[in-house]
Amino acid sequence: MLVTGLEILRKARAEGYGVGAFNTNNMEFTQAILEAAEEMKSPVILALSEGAMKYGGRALTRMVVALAQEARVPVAVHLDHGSSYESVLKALREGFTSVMIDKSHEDFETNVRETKRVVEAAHAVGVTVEAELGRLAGIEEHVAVDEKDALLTNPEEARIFMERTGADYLAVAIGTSHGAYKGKGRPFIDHPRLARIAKLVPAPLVLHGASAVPQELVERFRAAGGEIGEASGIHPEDIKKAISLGIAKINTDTDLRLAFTALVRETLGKNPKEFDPRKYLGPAREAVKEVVKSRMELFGSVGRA
Ligand SMILES: O=C(COP(=O)(O)O)N(O)CCCOP(=O)(O)O
Ligand SMILES: [Zn+2]
Repeated sequence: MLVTGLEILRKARAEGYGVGAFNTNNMEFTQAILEAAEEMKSPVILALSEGAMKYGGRALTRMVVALAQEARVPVAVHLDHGSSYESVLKALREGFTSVMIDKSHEDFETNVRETKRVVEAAHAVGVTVEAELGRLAGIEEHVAVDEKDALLTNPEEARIFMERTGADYLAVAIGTSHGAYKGKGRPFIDHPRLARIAKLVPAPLVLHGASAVPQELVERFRAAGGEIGEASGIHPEDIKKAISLGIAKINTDTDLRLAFTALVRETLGKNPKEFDPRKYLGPAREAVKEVVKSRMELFGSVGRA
């Protein structure tokens, strides 16, 4: 059933588990994520970035909202990294139940003003809002303290920001970054900083750039002909610790992309004569579903629907 992001995340933060926000750009990813959620009896957030909206258009948004309405578990349809008020309005018009306005690259006052404007519009139509404070960027442990501070979320600023904007959940910067290269080896995650933020911000907290980039998946992608450098992601134990400290929404996109693409390459490589898309998109869909199920187990959202 289609619910707001806050309906899912408020319970998750209160009960100490995480809920996956999985990005989708097409039918196969959408089916894989929803089938996994129903099989695991887990709430789930279907996330569409502006790039996904551009790529899939109404064919994607209408399908996602309709399937979310019919789902047997709570599903929120979420705009990921909305860059403007207009972009948020577009998602609201499409029936999204959660929107992110990402003005984390602006100065504090601009971020407050723009976020507040979006909160007013979204709340007026019963939709909940994710905001972001702090810059998502992997940090090496040796990074100078003041430079780290400039990048990562400041706990006291976060408290003031949430009070002034009325946003419903907050994306924090504690050392993760988007994509497959999150830092050399095991990326440094600033859990003490997260604990300080969580003490001052009772709202659900969001972790972007949370993919694990598991080595077995990287190897499978390479073995199927994919080219990828020294990729690394967020260690499962660091995710579990972040959830215990207040993270309720965990964004995963890269792991799904790697799984899907590895299987497409693998299937086509094994069957050079194949040109029926169902024959290589089908196995790729199954691979995405397995990744989503394993992420739900890690987050603790299984059986919480
Ligand atoms: O936090 C994440 C994903 O993190 P991950 O890379 O660790 O999976 N996201 O918000 C996904 C961002 C996807 O944007 P686009 O469609 O423009 O490429
Ligand atoms: Zn993100």
